[in-house]
Amino acid sequence: MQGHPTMSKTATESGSDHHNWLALSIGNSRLHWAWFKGEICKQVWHSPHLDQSAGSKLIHAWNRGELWCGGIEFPGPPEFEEIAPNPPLWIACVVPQQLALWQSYQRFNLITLADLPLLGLYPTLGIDRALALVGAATESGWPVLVVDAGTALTLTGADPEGRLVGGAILPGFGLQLQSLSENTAALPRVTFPTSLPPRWALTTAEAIASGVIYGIGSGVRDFINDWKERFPTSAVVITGGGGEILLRYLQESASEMAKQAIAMPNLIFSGIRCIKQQQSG
Ligand SMILES: Nc1ncnc2c1ncn2[C@@H]1O[C@H](COP(=O)(O)OP(=O)(O)OP(=O)(O)O)[C@@H](O)[C@H]1O
Ligand SMILES: CC(C)(CO)[C@@H](O)C(=O)NCCC(=O)O
Ligand SMILES: [K+]
Repeated sequence: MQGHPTMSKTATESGSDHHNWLALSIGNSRLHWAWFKGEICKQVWHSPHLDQSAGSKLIHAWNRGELWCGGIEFPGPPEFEEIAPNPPLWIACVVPQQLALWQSYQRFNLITLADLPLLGLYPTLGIDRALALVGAATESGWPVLVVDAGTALTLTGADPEGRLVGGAILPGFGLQLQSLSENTAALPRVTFPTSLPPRWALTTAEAIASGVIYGIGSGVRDFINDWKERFPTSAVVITGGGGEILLRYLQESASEMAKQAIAMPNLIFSGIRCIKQQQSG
């Protein structure tokens, strides 16, 4: 899949605050960034986790308000010169070891479950899942089900009152492919297919792709069916790097369900923007 498209443009130019700020979602595989001007998301990009030394150099530079990059090889967005130095940084993190680094930035705001307008949360729920719910509800209202096909694939649903109903966590596409190649002698590392493989495959690579895609796909379909029985009016929102292939599976095998599903590639940033607005008054 190509880079993630920029987020759906639901924000308006009406906000008086056109200042730069950054949203950072610290995921298990990598960092997900969004650059905002006021309510407008200008750009979304992804970068590897920073190691301790590169990270602290970068934060020092930012704290001095000097250089955006501080001489670090930082895979920022193409137009990063336009971002004012020292931007406020709003962080959602599911990797505790990565947090200390970013907490040393002066203009750092950590988003926690307590900040979210959701009921019935359990204490260890991932903030990325909770923010995705907030983002999805901002766009589609309650009730809502979010399917996030990231490193882990998660399903997270909330009822008409914005109360968490619950969800499920399973290994995502990449993790399933990786675990097969790493734990067997004969199975190769297959690159992620861009189109659906034949279900009844006659090569090893396609057999692996088939197992993973149809396996994950049919599981997700079953969860969505169950959800729709409980909450017939609910929106179903699909996000994450594996969202595109998942949607392709649904289009082929459950076209009615696919028509009702909404793809929102950068859902978490809608959630972060919503919380920032709420906290900035
Ligand atoms: N070009 C691609 N780059 C990265 N991941 C891809 C790509 N195409 C498909 N994927 C799939 O998308 C998933 C990654 O999704 P996403 O970008 O949402 O999360 P991530 O960055 O890997 O994880 P996290 O957010 O947990 O750090 C992987 O399982 C991978 O198989
Ligand atoms: C499931 C992941 C890894 C998905 O990124 C993250 O949301 C997380 O670490 N969650 C904590 C466990 C939970 O959500 O119940
Ligand atoms: K762990």
